[in-house]
Amino acid sequence: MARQFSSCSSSSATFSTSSFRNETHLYTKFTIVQTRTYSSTWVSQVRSRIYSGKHFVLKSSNGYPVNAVSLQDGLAEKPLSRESSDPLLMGSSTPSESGETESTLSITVIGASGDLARKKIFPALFALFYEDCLPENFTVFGYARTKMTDEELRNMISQTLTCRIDKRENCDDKMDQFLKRCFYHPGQYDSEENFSELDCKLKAKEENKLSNRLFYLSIPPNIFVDVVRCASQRASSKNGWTRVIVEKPFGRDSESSGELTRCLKQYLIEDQIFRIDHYLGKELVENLSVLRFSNLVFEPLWSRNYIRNVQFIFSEDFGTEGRGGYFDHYGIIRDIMQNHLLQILALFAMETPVSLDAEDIRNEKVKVLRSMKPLQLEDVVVGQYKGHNKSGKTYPGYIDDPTVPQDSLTPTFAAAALFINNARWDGVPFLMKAGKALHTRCAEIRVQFRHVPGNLYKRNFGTDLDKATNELVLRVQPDEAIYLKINNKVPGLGMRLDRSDLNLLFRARYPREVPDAYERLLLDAIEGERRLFIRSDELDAAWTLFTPLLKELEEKKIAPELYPYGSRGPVGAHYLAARHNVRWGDLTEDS
Ligand SMILES: NC(=O)C1=CN([C@@H]2O[C@H](COP(=O)(O)OP(=O)(O)OC[C@H]3O[C@@H](n4cnc5c(N)ncnc54)[C@H](OP(=O)(O)O)[C@@H]3O)[C@@H](O)[C@H]2O)C=CC1
Ligand SMILES: O=C1O[C@H](COP(=O)(O)O)[C@@H](O)[C@H](O)[C@H]1O
Repeated sequence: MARQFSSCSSSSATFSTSSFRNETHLYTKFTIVQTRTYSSTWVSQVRSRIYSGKHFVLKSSNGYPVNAVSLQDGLAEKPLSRESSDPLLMGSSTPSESGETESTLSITVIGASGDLARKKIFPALFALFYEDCLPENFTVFGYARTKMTDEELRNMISQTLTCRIDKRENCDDKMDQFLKRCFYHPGQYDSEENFSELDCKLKAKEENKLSNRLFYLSIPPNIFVDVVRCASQRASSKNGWTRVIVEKPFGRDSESSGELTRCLKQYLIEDQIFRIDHYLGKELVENLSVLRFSNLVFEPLWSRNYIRNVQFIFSEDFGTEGRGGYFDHYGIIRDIMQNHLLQILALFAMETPVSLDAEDIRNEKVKVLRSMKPLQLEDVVVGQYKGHNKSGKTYPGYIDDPTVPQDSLTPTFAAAALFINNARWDGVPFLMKAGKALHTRCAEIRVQFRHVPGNLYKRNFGTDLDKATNELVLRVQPDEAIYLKINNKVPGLGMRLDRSDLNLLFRARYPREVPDAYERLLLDAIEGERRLFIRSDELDAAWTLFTPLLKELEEKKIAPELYPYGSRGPVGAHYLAARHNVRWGDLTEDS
C-alpha cells in the first residue's frame, strides 16, 4: 500500500506503509541472490572491506562482520551465511553492481535532549568514529521536542565527548569532524509531519545512495509506539535497512510488555527491533562465555556437581537522584533484576550453543529462563533506603526525593533466590542482590564451589569449611577482574593455609581503556548482530518469572525493610541467603 506525501520542499515522495518492514522484502530478494555464484572479485571486495580501508572496518562483537562471511569458513566456495542475509551487505545484487560501497548510514537519536543520549549515546557514537568503526558516509541526527539548532546540539554533545585515554592524538580534529556530521531536527514524537521533515533532511544527506537507517529510542516508554509508527510511516529507508534500538523498560509486567511487543510489531518485524540491555555489552559479561567455553578447566565444573551456588550482585553507592519519578513506577526488581541480572544468569547457565550465531545463543538463553520457577514472595527480600547522617553529612532517604510519594513502598533494594529446574542446575540456588544507595558501587558474578570431599587439609581450616571452598569472581565493574579464590600454603615452616586469589586484573593485563557497553551495542546494531539484544520470547520468559511476584508485592502492599543510605542493605538478605545455605561472597572479609 503506497501513500503520497508532499511535505518535502522540493518534490513529493512515495512512502510505503510497510516500508519499515523492508528487511522482510530484502530477505525475499536474498533467496534470489543466494543462487548466484560469488565471483572471486566480489569475495575479495568483501575481504578488503573487512580488513583494509581506514573506514568501514565494521566488526561486530562476534569478532567478524556478521553481515559478511567468516573468512575461516571457506568464503570463496560458499554463498552468504544465514546471518549475511542482512541487507546491509547484500542488497539485491553484488556490492559492486549496486554501488553498495556508496551506502550511507543515518543514526537518529530520538530523545536527543535527554540524559541517556547526552551521557552515553553520543559519546559512544563518537568513540566508534574515533576508532574508525563507523562507515565513511554516516550522519547522526538528534530528534526531540526541545527547540535547538544544529549548532546547539553540537555544543551540547561536545561537552560529553572524550578521546580514548591511550590514543589522544588528533582528538580535537576528530571531535570537529564528528560534530560536523551531527544535525538536529526538533519535532513532536507523535507527528507524522515532523517525521516527514526528518525524512527530507535524512534524504538530503544520503544523496540518493543506498540508505541504512538506525533509530535509537532514548525516550520514556509511553511514547515508543508513537515514534515507531511515525518513523515507520514517514522516515524509514526505502532502499536499505531500517532498525530501531529500543531502550528499557520493556513494559512493567507480562501484560504490558506483551502489549508493547504487539504494538511495535504492527510496524516492525522482530529482526528490526534491537531491545537493548546495556549489561550484555559490558566487557566482563561478554567474557563470561569466553571463559567458560574456551577454557577446558571451567566447563566441566559448570553444574550442580561442583557448584554450590551462584550470586549476581549489583550495588550502587548513590540513590535515585534525579530519576525518582521514573524509578518509583518500576522499582529495583524491574530496573535491574528482571533484565540486567537475569540476562547474565541466562548466559551463565545456558547449555553450549550450537554456534555463536545470535539465534543459537538466544535459543539457549530462553531455555534457561523457561526452566526456571517463577518467583514467590518467600523467595525475596525487599528494602528501601532511608536518610542517614554520616561524618557530618546528610544523605537523603528515597522518599525525601520530591518526585517520590511520601508513602512509597517501591523497593530500592531486593535480594532473591532463583532455581533452574533442569538436569544441570537442579537444587543450585542462584541468588541475586541489587540495591541503590549502598556502601559501594559494584557489579559481580560469584560462583561458590562445593567443599573438597575428604579434604586432607580440613583441620587446617578449623570448623568453617565454607571458608575453604573455591570461589570464582567475575567483577563486571568497577575495575574489571576475574579472580579465583584458591587455598594455598603460606610459605614457611609448618603448614598454614591461606585463601588467596589467582587474579586477572584487567587494567594490569590489558592497559587499554575498556570500551563502554553502548559502543559495542551500537556497533552490533549497525552490523545487524543481534546476539546481545533481547528477543521477544526471552523477554516474555523473563516477565513470566517476575510478574506474579511483582503483582503480589503490590497487591499485598509489602513494606520494604528500611536500610540506611550507604549501608550494606537490609539484614533480611542474609537470612534469605542463609535459608539456602549461602553466604553472600561480597560480604566476607576476603571478598
Ligand atoms: N538515563 C539512564 O541512565 C538510563 C535510561 N534508560 C532508558 O532510556 C530512555 C531515556 O532515558 P533518559 O534520557 O534518562 O530519559 P529522559 O527523561 O531524559 O528523557 C529523554 C527525552 O525524552 C523527552 N521526554 C521526557 N519526558 C517526556 C514525556 N513525558 N513525554 C514526551 N517526551 C518526554 C525529553 O525530550 P524533549 O522534551 O526535548 O522532547 C527528554 O530529553 C528511557 O526509556 C530510560 O528508561 C535506560 C538505562 C539507563
Ligand atoms: O539500567 C540501569 O542501569 C543503571 C546502571 O548502569 P551502569 O552501567 O552504570 O552500572 C542504573 O543506575 C539505572 O537505575 C538502571 O535503569
